[in-house]
Amino acid sequence: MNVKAEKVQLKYGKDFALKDISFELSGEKIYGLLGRNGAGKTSLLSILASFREPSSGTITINGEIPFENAKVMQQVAFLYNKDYKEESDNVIDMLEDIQRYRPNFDKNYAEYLVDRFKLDRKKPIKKFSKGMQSSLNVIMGLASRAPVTIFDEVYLGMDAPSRDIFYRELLEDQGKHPRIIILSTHLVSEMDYLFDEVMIINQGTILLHEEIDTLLAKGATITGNADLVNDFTSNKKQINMQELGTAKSVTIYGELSDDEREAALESGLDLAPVSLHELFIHLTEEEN
Ligand SMILES: Nc1ncnc2c1ncn2[C@@H]1O[C@H](COP(=O)(O)OP(=O)(O)OP(=O)(O)O)[C@@H](O)[C@H]1O
Repeated sequence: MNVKAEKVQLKYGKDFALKDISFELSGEKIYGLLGRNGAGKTSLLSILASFREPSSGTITINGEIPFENAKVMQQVAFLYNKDYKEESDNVIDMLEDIQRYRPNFDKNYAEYLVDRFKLDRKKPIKKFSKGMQSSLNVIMGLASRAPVTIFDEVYLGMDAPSRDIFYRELLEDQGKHPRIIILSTHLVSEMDYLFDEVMIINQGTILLHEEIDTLLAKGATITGNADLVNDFTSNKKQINMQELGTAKSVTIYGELSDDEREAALESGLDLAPVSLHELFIHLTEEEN
């Protein structure tokens, strides 16, 4: 499977929600889509899911434009915070319905997940709590086994144990049935271990798209004597700084060679890794 965006723009009236988005997702991996409020995540995902057409540029899935293309859309599952307040069907009716248009849907797996999340099979979905409705979205997304599965902040309202079940089942099922999974989230520190690749979107543009290991290797926090830290970081991209009396701590983003690391340690500086959460905060902060 392959998902490709080329120079995608999306306008709401005169305002650009997406300015110039290009990327390629190839390979059955879990992709984390991170961005601050209003960055454009839902706008981008709703184009991928054919809910909208871009104002300009193209999105293709396996080389085909998904918009109003039934064959492609069968391959894409988009789960988001749907409003179920009118939904009088129960879980079982709902799952039977989905089976009709999801060719890879696994009914037994869906039933297993209903038990795992302890959902009432008879209650109308409109009477479910917000977290239960989110669990239902997770069940539909996982059991559909669509080659492109998109979860747009689908965990909203789910308590910590339920989110943990989601993450465990996601990893286990992805291991058995690999597909392209896109997770948009604000819960960066809680979900970072799930991602193979990360895309950060900021103000309608892609700030970065990297494999998680490459991305994390680019961040480092250098702490020590302020003058030494200044010397070491002066030619680097600095994304955060803290003064600690005569000491200083600077977070940088960029390649550090082995020689540079060695030199830093030899001069008494301390080098610490940076979490995805910190990188996300400082990189999007700086851009603003
Ligand atoms: N239906 C709409 N009409 C007009 N503007 C919209 C509409 N939907 C979104 N926008 C604007 O487009 C921009 C991107 O919004 P979008 O919902 O894609 O962001 P997001 O990254 O999903 O945000 P959040 O994390 O808060 O859900 C924002 O400036 C938002 O105000």
